[in-house]
Amino acid sequence: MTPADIVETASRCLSEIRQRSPRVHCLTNTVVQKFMADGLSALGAHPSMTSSIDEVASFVARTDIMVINLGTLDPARRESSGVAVAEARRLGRRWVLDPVHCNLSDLRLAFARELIDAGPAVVRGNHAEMAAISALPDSIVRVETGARDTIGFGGATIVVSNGHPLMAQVTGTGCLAGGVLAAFVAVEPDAMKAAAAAMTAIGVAAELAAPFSRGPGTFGPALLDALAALDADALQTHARIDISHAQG
Ligand SMILES: Nc1ncnc2c1ncn2[C@@H]1O[C@H](COP(=O)(O)OP(=O)(O)OP(=O)(O)O)[C@@H](O)[C@H]1O
Ligand SMILES: Cc1ncsc1CCO
Ligand SMILES: [Mg+2]
Repeated sequence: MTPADIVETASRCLSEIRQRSPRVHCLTNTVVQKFMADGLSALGAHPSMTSSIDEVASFVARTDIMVINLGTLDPARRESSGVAVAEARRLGRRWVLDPVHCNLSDLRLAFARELIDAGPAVVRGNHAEMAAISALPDSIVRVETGARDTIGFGGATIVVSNGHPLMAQVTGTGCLAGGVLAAFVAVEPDAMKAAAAAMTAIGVAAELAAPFSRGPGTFGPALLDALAALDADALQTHARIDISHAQG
């Protein structure tokens, strides 16, 4: 695997998402539902957001991929997440976990660990969240975001240096990154390549968006515009990717 492979994967995933419009079910927090849904739509995917326990299994059965985001976890969402994961497992569907704020609550960290035991394809979090999670089973791709995004799986590490500091000033860019990641996993069987490609895509989109914004308030909408306009040329020109393999 080379950086050029990741750029090629990102371009291919982008056109497949636009052609196939994969359904991405987001069992997510109440803070970023709109931003996440808008970002997925801008990308070309088809989001759905219900967390109702009576319906979540039906939604999972009719979507291509699911992301579970623990941002505003409450007893109802916890129960719905369990039902959703059980259905995803029954159907052999892949899903992504975003363990938001698991570093701030023992209860949430314990629940995140329960979900990890149920086998998400990818876990994405910021530095503090991934530090609380610590090691993951070998079968799960680990994505730690920040000024640089680090994607780890099976002794290989991919570092994506794209992105813009304004991303840290808009709530929910990480949650949206988790959603974008899920859309890429929906169209690319290799979850590590999909994850690296997705982080490159949102990072390059952010770099293209920044010159069109005056600060955090205008950066959010500019990021949506840039996700919709993103193309293979921009990925090729701006991607900054490094790959390393563990020795031995
Ligand atoms: N200083 C930075 N420079 C460049 N990109 C950044 C920077 N900080 C964050 N990002 C990018 O912003 C996105 C969100 O990452 P971050 O780690 O801030 O998520 P988060 O803390 O989970 O965010 P949130 O909880 O608000 O959704 C990622 O795509 C990451 O690459
Ligand atoms: C700020 C915040 N609080 C719960 S969820 C959320 C959105 C980003 O993580
Ligand atoms: Mg987050």
